[in-house]
Amino acid sequence: MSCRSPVIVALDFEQQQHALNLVSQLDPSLCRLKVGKEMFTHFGPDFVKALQQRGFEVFLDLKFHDIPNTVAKAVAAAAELGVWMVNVHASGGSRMMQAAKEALLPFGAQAPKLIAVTVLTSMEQSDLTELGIMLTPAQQVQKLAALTAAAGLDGVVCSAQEATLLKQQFGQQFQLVTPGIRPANSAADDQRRVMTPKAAQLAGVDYMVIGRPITKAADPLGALKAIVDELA
Ligand SMILES: O=c1ccn([C@@H]2O[C@H](COP(=O)(O)O)[C@@H](O)[C@H]2O)c(=O)[nH]1
Repeated sequence: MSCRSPVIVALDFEQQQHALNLVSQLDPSLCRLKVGKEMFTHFGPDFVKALQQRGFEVFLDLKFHDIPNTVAKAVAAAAELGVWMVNVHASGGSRMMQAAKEALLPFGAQAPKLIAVTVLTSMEQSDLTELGIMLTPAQQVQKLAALTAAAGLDGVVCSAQEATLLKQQFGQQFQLVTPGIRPANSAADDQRRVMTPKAAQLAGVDYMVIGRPITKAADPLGALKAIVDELA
């Protein structure tokens, strides 16, 4: 049975056992799990399989950004691994995103959702200016989301602050996956474009990626349940 919760818990641990200790406290009906660059580089596909064997759907957050052929092959490898969602960087361009989408066609209904990262939630105006991008974060997100939608991907990674705008522009079917979610009174850490879970839900977000507010909590299951209950 597919998970109905919008919460995706980000597993960012140096030690596999620490991650698995946390996962053993969680419930696949309450959340999905995200494996990113740190844990995949340390522990590889076997770690993803270990999570799947425990009943969790996995978002493989490797943010592929390379030439079209390489990204297409990497996305197909993720599909073979049976992940629920995989992502690329929208700034890799339309041809790269189209190649990624085409690589998933042979997987039919079993293909993972394919989404594209727009502007990292850790970035603010000054970070874009430094890169020579003279648009606001919301404008740059909109621009990259338009390329993503035209390439036929399922949606984007953005901040919840852009959700209302993107749903208006690209419709309800275009999926919004938002890190930078912080319950009230949580530390923002290195995130810059943040929003609370409830505000994100009201803005139309489909999936909320939440790491440290859950994984570093004294009671991770309690922290997850409090968020899920607030969203019910
Ligand atoms: O724009 C982005 C894209 C990905 N992330 C990832 O999400 C989690 C967030 O973790 P927190 O502990 O809740 O900050 C992390 O794995 C990032 O790599 C992101 O934050 N922003």
